[in-house]
Amino acid sequence: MSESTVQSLSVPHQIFVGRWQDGTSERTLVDRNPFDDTELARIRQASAQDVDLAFETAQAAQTAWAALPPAERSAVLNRAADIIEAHRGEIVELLKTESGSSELKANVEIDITIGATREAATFPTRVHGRIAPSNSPGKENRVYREPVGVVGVISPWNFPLTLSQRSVAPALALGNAVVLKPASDTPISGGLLLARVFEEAGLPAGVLNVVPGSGSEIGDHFVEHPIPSLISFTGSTPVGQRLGEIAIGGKHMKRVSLELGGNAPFVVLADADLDQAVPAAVMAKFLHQGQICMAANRIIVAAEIYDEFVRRFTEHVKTVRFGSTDLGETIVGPIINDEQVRSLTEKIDQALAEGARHVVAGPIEGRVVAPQVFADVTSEMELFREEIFGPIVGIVRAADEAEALALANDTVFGLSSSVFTRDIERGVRFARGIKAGMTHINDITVSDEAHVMFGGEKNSGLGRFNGDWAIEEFTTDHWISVRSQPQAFPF
Ligand SMILES: NC(=O)C1=CN([C@@H]2O[C@H](COP(=O)(O)OP(=O)(O)OC[C@H]3O[C@@H](n4cnc5c(N)ncnc54)[C@H](OP(=O)(O)O)[C@@H]3O)[C@@H](O)[C@H]2O)C=CC1
Ligand SMILES: O=C(O)c1ccc(O)c(O)c1
Repeated sequence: MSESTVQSLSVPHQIFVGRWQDGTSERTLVDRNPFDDTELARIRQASAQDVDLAFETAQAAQTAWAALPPAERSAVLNRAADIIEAHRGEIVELLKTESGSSELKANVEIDITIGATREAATFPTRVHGRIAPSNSPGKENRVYREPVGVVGVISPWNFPLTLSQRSVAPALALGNAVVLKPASDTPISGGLLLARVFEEAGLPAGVLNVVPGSGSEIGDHFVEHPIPSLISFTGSTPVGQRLGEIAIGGKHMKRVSLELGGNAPFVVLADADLDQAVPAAVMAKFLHQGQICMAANRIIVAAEIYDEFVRRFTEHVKTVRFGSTDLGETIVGPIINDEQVRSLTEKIDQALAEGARHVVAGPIEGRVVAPQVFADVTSEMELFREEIFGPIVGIVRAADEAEALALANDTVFGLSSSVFTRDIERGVRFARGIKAGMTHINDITVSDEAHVMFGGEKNSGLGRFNGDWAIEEFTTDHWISVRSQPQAFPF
């Protein structure tokens, strides 16, 4: 059996259903480095039968796991965080080779992942029921907050470790069992690595199961399965909407938590400090080559400072290093796959056809798309309306603050956003006018703190992650009334 060496962790290239074993799909997943197609692993994928076994295994393990003292569940989560920290170097290398992450992004991802794991470790003792009085004499109302049972997690390839762990860790901490399907572009960093980390951390067998497999082959079966009570999905809006239809309209209704696409406005008001706004815009756009749902997708700048901003922004973008992430100074690494590269070259062609001014036109070599900047972008252009998910950005002129807000809200998405101004209260007023889940004043659109809510409005999804919001998401209430005295019934 082949395996990846994350030092002593040695991650087998197999599915993990109570134990390491080969999947039974006809398909073998060839896991490759997106920069140069170097083969990283060959993994027999999970079949629908493997998905059944995974959910049955999780269901069988969940009751005993939930019954453990909270301190024991916390200890497993904290040991998992310790193990991730202890293997930081190897995991950075894995994120670089499997997902095209830069050194910077890989370390940011590991920091966020460890933060989410340690936050989840506090959850077992933060779950509280309620006792409510009753209007019926001799009766007491108790509300117990319980694990939902078995949680299905489906995650994407851009922050594969974080976007699996921010569902898996809370679900486990709160007494649930989990079946995780990682993205096919990142089966190890998005799933098998976590199976190995939690195995090493002492999580009882069967509580976490990982089934790498094609969304097109096992996705529907996974979502419509009778055992999971909740599907926690992070990915594109079209897939999330279809998943929601199946989860709600299928034979076995279940909760869904959907973290979907974004079209984040990065707004620069006339009184903004450009020494801050310019570098922030560059990072919010080009970190992980823009493959972040929170990435700045449109830069909206007050007319008074538009030309100055364009000049300084393009000057700064030209210093951004792109290429192989083997080089520590690289910020823009390879795009994850050929399909995404095609989507990006089409967006560049469309922007040119629609009359946008191409002020930074970097080379495209293999899957490395150098930063591209367009000026004079209008709200009718595709670059304004669609999620880009790549190192391309349009800069839009706003006549005044009112137009800037209207432009910011002119989208079907509502995930993250930023506004730059020297007047904080003006920034708060503006932020409260933005129809989004998250707005950052004088900061980048890419932000995630494990104890603060995370989530979107409109077509960016349903539900919230992190902190108390995750406790709500991964548990459910059960009202149990207790009658201690006999009563007379009217008939
Ligand atoms: N809101 C957020 O936090 C995030 C949103 N995204 C969004 O996701 C997109 C990029 O990620 P990407 O992975 O390509 O998104 P996809 O939606 O294509 O895939 C996300 C996950 O869903 C799986 N999947 C695909 N089809 C189905 C199906 N029919 N049923 C069940 N699961 C399925 C994929 O499996 P497989 O890999 O096998 O196809 C993958 O594991 C971008 O549009 C971005 O906006 C990305 C990251 C975070
Ligand atoms: O959706 C994303 O791309 C994304 C990336 C990193 C995070 O920490 C996160 O919460 C979401």
